[in-house]
Amino acid sequence: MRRVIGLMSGTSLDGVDAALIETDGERIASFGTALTIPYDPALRTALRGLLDRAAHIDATDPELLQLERRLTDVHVAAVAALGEPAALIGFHGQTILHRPGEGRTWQIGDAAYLAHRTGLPVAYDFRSADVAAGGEGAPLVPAYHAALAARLERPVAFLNLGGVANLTWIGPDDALIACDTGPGNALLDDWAMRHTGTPCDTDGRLAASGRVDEAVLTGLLAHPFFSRPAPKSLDRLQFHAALDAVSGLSAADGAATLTAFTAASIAMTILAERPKHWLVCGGGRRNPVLMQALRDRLHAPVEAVESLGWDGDALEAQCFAFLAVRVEAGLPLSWPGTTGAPEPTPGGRLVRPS
Ligand SMILES: Nc1ncnc2c1ncn2[C@@H]1O[C@H](COP(=O)(O)OP(=O)(O)OP(=O)(O)O)[C@@H](O)[C@H]1O
Ligand SMILES: CC(=O)N[C@H]1[C@@H]2OC[C@@H](O2)[C@@H](O)[C@@H]1O[C@H](C)C(=O)O
Repeated sequence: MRRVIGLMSGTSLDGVDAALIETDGERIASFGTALTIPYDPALRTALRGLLDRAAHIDATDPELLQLERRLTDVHVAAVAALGEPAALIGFHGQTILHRPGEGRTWQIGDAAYLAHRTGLPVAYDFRSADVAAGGEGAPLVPAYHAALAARLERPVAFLNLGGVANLTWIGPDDALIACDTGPGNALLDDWAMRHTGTPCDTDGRLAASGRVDEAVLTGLLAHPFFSRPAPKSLDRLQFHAALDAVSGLSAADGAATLTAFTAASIAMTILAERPKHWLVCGGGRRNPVLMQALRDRLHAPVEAVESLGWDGDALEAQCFAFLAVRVEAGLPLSWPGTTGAPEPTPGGRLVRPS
């Protein structure tokens, strides 16, 4: 068992999550400290701008290189703030582009600089090998979900409500099915910012005061992504047109409709057998309107992962600690059922401090 730090910065562009676990890449022996270092507003804005330009730049873009250093400094700060002795770091980086159909997925961050600053080996570039093999490159968290669920009744589903939502279904014989399901909070965050100037619909208050526009919702759900079977993955900006579809609605009705859109697209996901339990992580589990919409549509208990003693904010960071050990050991990070890779596929790269 090794003490490993995982670092994840998600699609919401809210900051870097850091967490330590003790693991051998198969089992989890213990959970250590976890924390988040928020991006300062200027970095968040700059990264947001980069997302819009990512398809048109390359890795030598001067603004990109400057941002990559600033971003990595936040990760260095996260490792320092954690203050946990560790043997290895799993560094996801910030996704700025994800187009697996074009063979491209791009997570920025300077792994060699992180290794140099922390004095620790760093596993990084977790998604490229899967995309190169013909997989979706995401989600990669199913390996970690399966380790967490070792003793749970099956089928069980994990649901991550981040900027994008993704689920892992674990069947009776440990079969894994996974995919991004559609929007998580990203559209609702943009809507809330536009109408109330707040970065999210805090506690679902805006949505709670509105009504779902069923016609608009039906139109949104007609997108071909939702009838495609898993595996499938998404870029953050892929459903941005949904904001146009709700633009004629009031602030409250738009929020209610976007919240229903997230829940309904999750419920539409085709699974082999209905899960007995849904375990929810990611910031969206704090939105009671979204959680109730899920309960209304999923016909099974839907609970935050805290009900099993886990930390729903730290889970993705922990995952990249777990995957770092698998990178080092050359173990698969993805399977045909999780990303569509033709076979169990190892991935990631390792850099040692210079
Ligand atoms: N009290 C709350 N009420 C409503 N929404 C909330 C609340 N707290 C957090 N959120 C939502 O959670 C989001 C952050 O979630 P999280 O940190 O899981 O995203 P992420 O890790 O960036 O995304 P991803 O998993 O897609 O990479 C916020 O943008 C917000 O929408
Ligand atoms: C390309 C990319 O960075 N995807 C993220 C994002 O955030 C949630 C969802 O979209 C998921 O596909 C993935 O992250 C998780 C940790 C994963 O790979 O499992």
